[in-house]
Amino acid sequence: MEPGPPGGGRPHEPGPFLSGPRGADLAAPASSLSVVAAVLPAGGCGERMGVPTPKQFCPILERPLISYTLQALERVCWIKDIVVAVTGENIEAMKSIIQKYQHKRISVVEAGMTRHRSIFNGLKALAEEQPNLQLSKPEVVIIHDAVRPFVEEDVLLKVVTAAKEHGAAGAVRPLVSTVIGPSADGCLDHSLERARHRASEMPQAFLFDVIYKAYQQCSDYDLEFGTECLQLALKYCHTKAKLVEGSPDLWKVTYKRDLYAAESIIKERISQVICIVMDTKENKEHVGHLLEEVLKSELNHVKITPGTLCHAGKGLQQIILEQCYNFVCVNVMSSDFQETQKLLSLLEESNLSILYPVVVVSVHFFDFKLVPLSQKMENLMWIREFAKEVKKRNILLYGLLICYSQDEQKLQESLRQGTIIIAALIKERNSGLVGQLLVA
Ligand SMILES: Nc1ccn([C@@H]2O[C@H](COP(=O)(O)OP(=O)(O)OP(=O)(O)O)[C@@H](O)[C@H]2O)c(=O)n1
Ligand SMILES: O=P(O)(O)OC[C@@H](O)[C@@H](O)[C@@H](O)CO
Repeated sequence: MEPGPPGGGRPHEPGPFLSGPRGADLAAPASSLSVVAAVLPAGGCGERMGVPTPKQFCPILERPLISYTLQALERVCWIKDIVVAVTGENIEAMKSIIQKYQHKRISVVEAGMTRHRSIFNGLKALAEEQPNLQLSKPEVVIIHDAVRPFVEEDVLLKVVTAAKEHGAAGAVRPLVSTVIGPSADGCLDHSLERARHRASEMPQAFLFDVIYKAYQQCSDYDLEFGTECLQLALKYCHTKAKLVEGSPDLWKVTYKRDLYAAESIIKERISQVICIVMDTKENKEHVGHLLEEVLKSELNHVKITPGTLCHAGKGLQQIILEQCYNFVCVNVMSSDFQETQKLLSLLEESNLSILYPVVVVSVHFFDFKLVPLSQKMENLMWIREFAKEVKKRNILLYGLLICYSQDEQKLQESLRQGTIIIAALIKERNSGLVGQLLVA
């Protein structure tokens, strides 16, 4: 078993699970002073995904799927330790992911030949004294598939709270298809009444002693062919799990279509806030403010927040801390890219783009009656080299030229077109377009 990343330092011990910063709105019951750990089985080969890379390591926005699941669990401050079970050949890759994405509280164990065996290996790591790894036996253990990235604190708290009372608990969802039982000759033997049955999902939670005892007493057949931890608790510890209604997002990435769906969900979630950066406070009439108004009216489902680069970007640093991944930088200075360059420096100094690609749209207004388009384009060609450079830091830099016109209607049309282009760049995050100059 490997500790978390060297120098990764352990965050302050989250200690017993109380309502943490994120859990503030999920006040845990006063009696729920428990040490909670999580085991993530991640030792599969992803055969149904149909690609050489095991699906837990398949990239979403150039980041492995498992990193999103780790991030989801790390956000829950009352989970003290997270144990990931990966195959021996993937332990180094797993450690690199932990290091690169700065995951904390993660320990890695070797997976088994089946999911149950991988889970059992994770439980053993928690049960045995590992003084050098600071792993301690928890009162409650969460079991969650590493390929279910969309797990929120509320359902984790529900299953843990229910496990403390019942000994075991698991998230369930309504069945989408009816379950049928085939006869030996391949015909319908019976069907289950769909409304009276549920699909068993993850996360699940158990009193540690219950599930550990179940695995210790488990038959080889169950370890080899079983798929349901709740059933082990029932069969070997006579513990009836409490079933907790889960959200639709608890689904497991199994087929390639699930990766596409996961990427779309992630893109949608990180596109909800756009920061428009311009240093035109003293000039309310500046066309940049008109662009801000059009962005607000055309993208009314998105929060448009103003940012300014003056005062060393103090306001921007706060916005960066609040996890905004989309910046529209209106360049008003005479030298074409002064603001964009300042913004990119700020972003490069932050760790914002470690987890998600950050979009920067460098906006330039120009009046082709005053400046020939060819000359303007020539002035802006530096963006290609700059974009190549910042792409290494997971920053996607695009250029947008908006035609300025004294004619109010023409200007509004250009601004609307510019808004459509900005929305598309943010939504798609297409790395193939970085460094390009688009014209509205
Ligand atoms: N020997 C195994 C097999 C599976 N798993 C993990 O159990 C979770 C759910 O299993 P599943 O979706 O079946 O994953 P795979 O077995 O990889 O998929 P497939 O059945 O398509 O090969 C996954 O995170 C998978 O990595 C595991 O830890 N050890
Ligand atoms: O059977 P799979 O390995 O695809 O999935 C494992 C579990 O996620 C699955 O069995 C759930 O129903 C929860 O037990």
